Amino acid sequence: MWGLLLLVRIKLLLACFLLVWSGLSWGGEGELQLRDDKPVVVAGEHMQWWIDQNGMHSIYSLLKSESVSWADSTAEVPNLGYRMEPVWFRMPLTNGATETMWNLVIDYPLIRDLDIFFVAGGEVTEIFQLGERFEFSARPVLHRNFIVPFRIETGDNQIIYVKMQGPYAMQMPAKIMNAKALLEYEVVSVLSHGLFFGFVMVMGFYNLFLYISTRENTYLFYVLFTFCIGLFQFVEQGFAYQFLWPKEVWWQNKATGVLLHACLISSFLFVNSFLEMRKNMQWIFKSYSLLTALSLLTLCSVPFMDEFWTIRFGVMLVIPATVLAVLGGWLTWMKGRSDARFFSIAWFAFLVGALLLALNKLGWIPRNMVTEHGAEVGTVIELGLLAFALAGRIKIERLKRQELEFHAREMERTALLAKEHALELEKMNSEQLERNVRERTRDLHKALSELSQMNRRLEQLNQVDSVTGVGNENSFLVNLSKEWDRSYREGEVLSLIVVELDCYRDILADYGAVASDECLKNVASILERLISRPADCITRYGDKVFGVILPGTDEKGAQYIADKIVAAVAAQPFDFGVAKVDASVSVGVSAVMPFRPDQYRELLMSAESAVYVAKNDGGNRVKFAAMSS
Ligand SMILES: Nc1nc2c(ncn2[C@@H]2O[C@H](COP(=O)(O)OP(=O)(O)OP(=O)(O)O)[C@@H](O)[C@H]2O)c(=O)[nH]1
Repeated sequence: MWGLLLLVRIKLLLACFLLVWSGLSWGGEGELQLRDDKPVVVAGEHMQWWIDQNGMHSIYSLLKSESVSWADSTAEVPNLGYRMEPVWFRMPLTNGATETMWNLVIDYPLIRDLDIFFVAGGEVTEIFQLGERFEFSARPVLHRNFIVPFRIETGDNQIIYVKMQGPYAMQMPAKIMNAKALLEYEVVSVLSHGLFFGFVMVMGFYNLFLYISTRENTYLFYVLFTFCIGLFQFVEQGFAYQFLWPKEVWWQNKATGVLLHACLISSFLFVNSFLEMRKNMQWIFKSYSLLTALSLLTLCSVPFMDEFWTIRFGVMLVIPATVLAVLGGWLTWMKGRSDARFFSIAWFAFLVGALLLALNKLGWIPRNMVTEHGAEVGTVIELGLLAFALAGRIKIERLKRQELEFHAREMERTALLAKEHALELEKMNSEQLERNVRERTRDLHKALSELSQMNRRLEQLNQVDSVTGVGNENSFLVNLSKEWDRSYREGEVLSLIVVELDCYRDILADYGAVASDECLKNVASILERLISRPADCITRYGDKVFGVILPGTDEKGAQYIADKIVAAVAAQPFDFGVAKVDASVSVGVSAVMPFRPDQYRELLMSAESAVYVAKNDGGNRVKFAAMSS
């Protein structure tokens, strides 16, 4: 398949070359005859040329010289390639027409030094000094090509001498035509050029907008390349000097070389970006980079180097660079990238056009329509096909991106599911944890409440006498201190009754601890029965001693109660089954209006001293001890 395609290409190439060489067989036809029926005469067929090796001759020395050996032109356009020496052309002409105003048209805008001499009867009759060494406005006709109108009477003879020098190829595409023919020729020429530059502009701007919307660098490089090559052709065809910089003589002489190298550098950027050469084809990348570096170097030396060399280097570099682009495209295509097909064909078309132009300018093949405008046709085909290739590439990129996006979405979905799963697990764990914490907290609260209940019970136990159930010694002292301070603050009277069981030792000795305890319980219950105010406090604070705190009760009241206690105990013998014992108590009473805080012990000592007296007096009685304040 590929072999067949290659064969087709080779055949196409051969066909092109046959077409190119078909214009070779122009023989010298001697003197040029102007005729009414032939408004356009191609002058090349009637020309002779001579190279002034030393550059010493002027038109006058040339006319006198016998030694100059003129060579007949063998082509429609005499083509001597690149040379630095001046080249002279001459053509004898006879006017056999009635028309006397004719135009010498040199269809080649790039001539730096162009001197035209009209000679009649061995005398110079008219001189025109033209070329890019002068501003555009210096031309006799303001046209991109060199046009010189001249008068020749019917039947007259003249010889036109043309001296040409400069950095460009030495070619003389001269024609002689009358005004009508010139107008017709111009219409066709401008239309074809307009179509070409219109196409280049459309491709350039269209792809520039595509770049702005896609931000794809390859588009940018394509646009750069398109504008470089468009501008290069604009200069080549003489439009740039006419419309863009008609006064810039220096720049006009440099522009061809500069733009040639700019085309090469921008083509490198575009080809590298499109084929990703650096990644895929190292050796092509390196070779292309070398050519580009040489081009850059030449470009940098433009201000110091003669245009002749800048252009020659450019022509020599463009051909291998284009071959590399074709090769790179073809290899990429072979590797399976379908968009590289248009790319390699496009560059091949350009290569053919550029080769024809380069060989034409080097003087290796004749200059004719095909070799002169092949590059423009190649450029049109190339730019069109490259736009196709770019579209294909963008399509492939878009498909790749869509595929990647799909994968990314899939991965995102999987990640989302995994995250949801993890969140569920986390939720389950936290719920379990919360449950555990709640359970533990409940257990803790339960334990704490049990603990506080136990503490309360312990406290109670600590305050209660285990035998009688009334308050114990702790509770007695705490309450006495508390009531003392409260009575002191409120200015109330406080009474204390101390009750001692008289026969406690005897009962313990005779009947044992159980009996003595029962006896104490009996006294306690009598006390509880007789003393009933809420603020009263009954305690057992010694083995056989009870203390009764009576807040807000005066001496009389306390005495009254004490008497009732003594009487009640005496009136109720203690019966514990096997025996009946008459029990009695000694009671000491003391009452006071507390005069300073923290002195409750004095009240206690006072009451106890009264008990002591009551006991010494035989017991079963009440004694009062007044407390000194
Ligand atoms: N602190 C206290 N004092 C009492 C109690 N019973 C009698 N008294 C004192 O003894 C005084 C004479 O008592 P009662 O004859 O029974 O007269 P009372 O005013 O009815 O006494 P209460 O029954 O306590 O209201 C009272 O004014 C009190 O000072 C008692 O239970 N506690």
